[in-house]
Amino acid sequence: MKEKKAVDAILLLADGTQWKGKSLGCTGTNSGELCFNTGMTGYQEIFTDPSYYGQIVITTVSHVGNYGVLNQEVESKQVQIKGLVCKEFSDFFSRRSAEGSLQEYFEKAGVVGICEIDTRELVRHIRNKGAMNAIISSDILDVEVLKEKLAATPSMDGLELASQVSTRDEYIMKPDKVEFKVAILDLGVKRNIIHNLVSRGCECKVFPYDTSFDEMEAWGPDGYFISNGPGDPAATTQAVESVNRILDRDKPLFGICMGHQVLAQANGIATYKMHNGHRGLNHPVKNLITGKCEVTSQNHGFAVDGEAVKNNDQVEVTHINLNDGTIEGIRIKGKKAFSVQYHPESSPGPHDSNYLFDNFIQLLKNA
Ligand SMILES: NC(=O)CC[C@H](N)C(=O)O
Repeated sequence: MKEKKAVDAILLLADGTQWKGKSLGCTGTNSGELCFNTGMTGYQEIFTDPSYYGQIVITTVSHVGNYGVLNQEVESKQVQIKGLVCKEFSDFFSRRSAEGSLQEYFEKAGVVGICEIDTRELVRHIRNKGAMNAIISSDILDVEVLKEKLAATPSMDGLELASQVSTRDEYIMKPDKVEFKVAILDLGVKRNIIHNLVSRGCECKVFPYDTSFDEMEAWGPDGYFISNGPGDPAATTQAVESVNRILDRDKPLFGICMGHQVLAQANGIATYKMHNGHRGLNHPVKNLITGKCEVTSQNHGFAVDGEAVKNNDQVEVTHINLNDGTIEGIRIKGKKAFSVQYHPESSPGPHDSNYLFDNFIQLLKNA
């Protein structure tokens, strides 16, 4: 395998701090919101998750690239991140089934990365100061020029991004034996979510982010799924409108991540930008209905306002984060609608949260 020569690279944060390292992926300059993921594995799933669209990801796991890439381990058709920051980046991969190197994969996708960074120090920095924009460059080393480019990078606050990742055309995914029809509102849906529904007998029709309720309803679905997705949930106004109509008609509804935030908004609950978000594979969540803890996979930088939920008698909290009390799940009283802030399909461990998909199927059966 040919090895690309790493050159000097720089990471500049919006607070002015500079971090020096070596290039990886494309030689160039990219900017975006800087956030960290604490998962020990699953880098390709992270890089292709549309909810990370436009972001620069720091991995706390120190070795990245060492198991290469495999076409089936993707959450969408393309790489969604703008940049990667890590400690050790490897061109070489030692998994026999791998189809290529992460380096080549990033070169094709235009990802500009930086390695040999002290990611423990950098993550502590972000933890203390909060998420912020940053720029990585391996071709412009003049900090003044980078500062200007960084200043022109939009803030995640208020940013509408579903339109950038949603499907343009409707499409259908279905099992051999169809039991239910589910309309998916695609705000940046992950492949695994569709798979979870199809494997439970759902014919899924995936609709673009701005599809109206009437257009989806014309297909005659038994229920609705509101997907995950990038950007500020407060900017996804069309989705909130569609969810309102779904609630009016009391159709079964399940939302994940962005879908959770949209369901909250449709009930008058605001969302806010978190200090640095939850991104990793082992976030502890308490299920308030069963009293059990779940180990969950998360990726969100916004959350629903806990105080507003307390004062809203239509909305019942079903799941809370055990670390910081964030609302991680709700259901709507008297309706067939519920949502969670995390990604149940990939939760490992004894408290498998696939039951959430089963709960949705139950709602479809009873409707
Ligand atoms: N995974 C998601 O759907 C993320 C939702 C939203 N973009 C957030 O950052 O909170």
